[in-house]
Amino acid sequence: MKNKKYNAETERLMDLMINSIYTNKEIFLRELISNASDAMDKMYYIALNDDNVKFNHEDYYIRITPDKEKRTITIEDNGVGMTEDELVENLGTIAKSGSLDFKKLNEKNEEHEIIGQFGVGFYSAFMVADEISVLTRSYKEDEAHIWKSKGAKGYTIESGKKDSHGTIITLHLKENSKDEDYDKYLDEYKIRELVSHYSNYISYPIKMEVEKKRPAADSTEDDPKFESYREDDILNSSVPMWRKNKNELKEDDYNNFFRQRHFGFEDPLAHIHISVEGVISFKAILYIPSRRPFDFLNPDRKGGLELYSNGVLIMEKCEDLLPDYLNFVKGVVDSEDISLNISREMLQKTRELQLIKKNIEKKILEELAKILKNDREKYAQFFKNFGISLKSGAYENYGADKDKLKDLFIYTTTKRENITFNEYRKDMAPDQECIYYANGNSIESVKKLPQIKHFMEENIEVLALTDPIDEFVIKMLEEYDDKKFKSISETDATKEEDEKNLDDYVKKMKDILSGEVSSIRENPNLKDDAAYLSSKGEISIEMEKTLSHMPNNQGFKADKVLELNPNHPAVKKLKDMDNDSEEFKNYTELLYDGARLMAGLDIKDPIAYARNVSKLM
Ligand SMILES: Nc1ncnc2c1ncn2[C@@H]1O[C@H](COP(=O)(O)OP(=O)(O)OP(=O)(O)O)[C@@H](O)[C@H]1O
Repeated sequence: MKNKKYNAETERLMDLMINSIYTNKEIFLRELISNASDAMDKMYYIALNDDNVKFNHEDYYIRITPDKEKRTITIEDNGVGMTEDELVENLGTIAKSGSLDFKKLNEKNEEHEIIGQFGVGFYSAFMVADEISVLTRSYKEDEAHIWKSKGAKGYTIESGKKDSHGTIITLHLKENSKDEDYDKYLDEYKIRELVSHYSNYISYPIKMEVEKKRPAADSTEDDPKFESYREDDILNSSVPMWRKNKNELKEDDYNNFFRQRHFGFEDPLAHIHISVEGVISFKAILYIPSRRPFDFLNPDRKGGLELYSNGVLIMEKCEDLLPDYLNFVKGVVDSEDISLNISREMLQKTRELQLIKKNIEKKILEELAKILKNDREKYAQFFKNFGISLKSGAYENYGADKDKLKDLFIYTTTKRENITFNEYRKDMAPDQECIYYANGNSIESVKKLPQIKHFMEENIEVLALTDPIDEFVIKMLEEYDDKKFKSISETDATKEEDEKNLDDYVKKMKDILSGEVSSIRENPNLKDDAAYLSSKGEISIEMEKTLSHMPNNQGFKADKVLELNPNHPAVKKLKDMDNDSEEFKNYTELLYDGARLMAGLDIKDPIAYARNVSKLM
């Protein structure tokens, strides 16, 4: 037996490795399975150039065997195995990846992708084991070797016996402590869970012998009896859906995959299957869900896509693959071209990642445009759920993405439902100067706005903005196809009365309401109501309301204009009153408070308002 010590640096490095690189102990199984898969892939590459080596994919497998009594778990493969020199090279030297060297020497091939590259994954097993032994026989020789180590101090190598090439790695689990239960890794269900979570798409079967029950030979309907027997189960699915050809897959396959991956309970609204080869290669299956997740509006909700590299799960929720405004999209992305960090728990934010993200964004927006064009009802369902995300996309980052999103918005108008800006614009009368919009909680409340009647009579279509974010988006867009957006509640500065020409009664009202409104004017377009509040300038009344609910509310106020209907009896009466009387003051305040209420704003003194109304009655 040969005793070998790691040198001092290696010893320290190993300690760092075992205790600091990984945040999650359970990834040890992923690492050992990936090594086993690499060892079998190597056989494939070798067979390409060596006629003496035959490779038949069906003959290769990985076997996991837990032993509860001995407290060991073994991972076996029938891959290339290692010679004594290779054992020293690969397992005796940290950060030496035999797999990376191998990959450099051999050409890439679509179906066989070697995973290892850093030369550290193997040592992650020391997070759960205090002793590891590796029995291995290289395909090149008949002799087998046993490598054993208890961690940082060193390792031994001795000869062993093994009938065929391959490697059997046995982990002697650490003693349970009050912080960690290592026995769980011996549990059938835990092993199943870990394999299906991290290594489901390894292209070789991962087998485990499990206990099953079947009716016994002497079992009858009246006296059912069962006997136990042991049989191999395959724990992984082998071929990832996204590697299959689109033509082989049916709608049902995509829907089943959506449910299997726990993306949602109901069938998704749409799926997108992407396969890109080029500067960067990746495959993806993405879904637009048909429902909002229950925590959709929770600001701490983590979206993101599942990220695989060569079929091994790297991240469950990778947010860097989607722009924020698409973070409702679910699905998986698999790429061999992404730069992983050493623990495979994180990604380097590289150009490759940016390229995948851009590509995914483009594909999703194209799919949405397609649904919008071909199936308006389906799109309306999507927009009801996730329109708010697209809207925030147009608004955030100083409107950087607004142009790619503006044609995906749909609105209800005073004339029709679910129309795009483009459709509104096309149907505008040639002399209509602006695209008009109005705010309200619903289309019904928009239709009740005092100034809407005028637009209805003139047959001018008005967009109903019913989401608080809508007006912010419209302000960000400013215009669509050369036509400015304009609120029907925005006072036209040019039409505003010159201060000097104001009637005396209006001047007096301005004094009474000083600090509340910046101007008062008569507006004959108001049909049924006596008074109405509009605004001028950047901040509308709707925005004032929305901003007042924000956590960092800085007290933004709209510049308010009180519009009076000169044909309304109440205004006529006010005109005839003595401007200096108490009654005139009361009437003015009543009209103003009424206008505030109609605009959905609070009034300062509800008690005084109610008393005033009662007095009048
Ligand atoms: N089951 C195995 N069969 C044959 N060789 C193996 C096996 N497991 C490990 N090796 C060899 O040991 C080397 C080191 O393995 P280790 O898991 O530490 O790193 P890696 O897989 O190369 O890289 P990474 O850290 O990225 O996983 C591998 O590159 C490979 O050459």
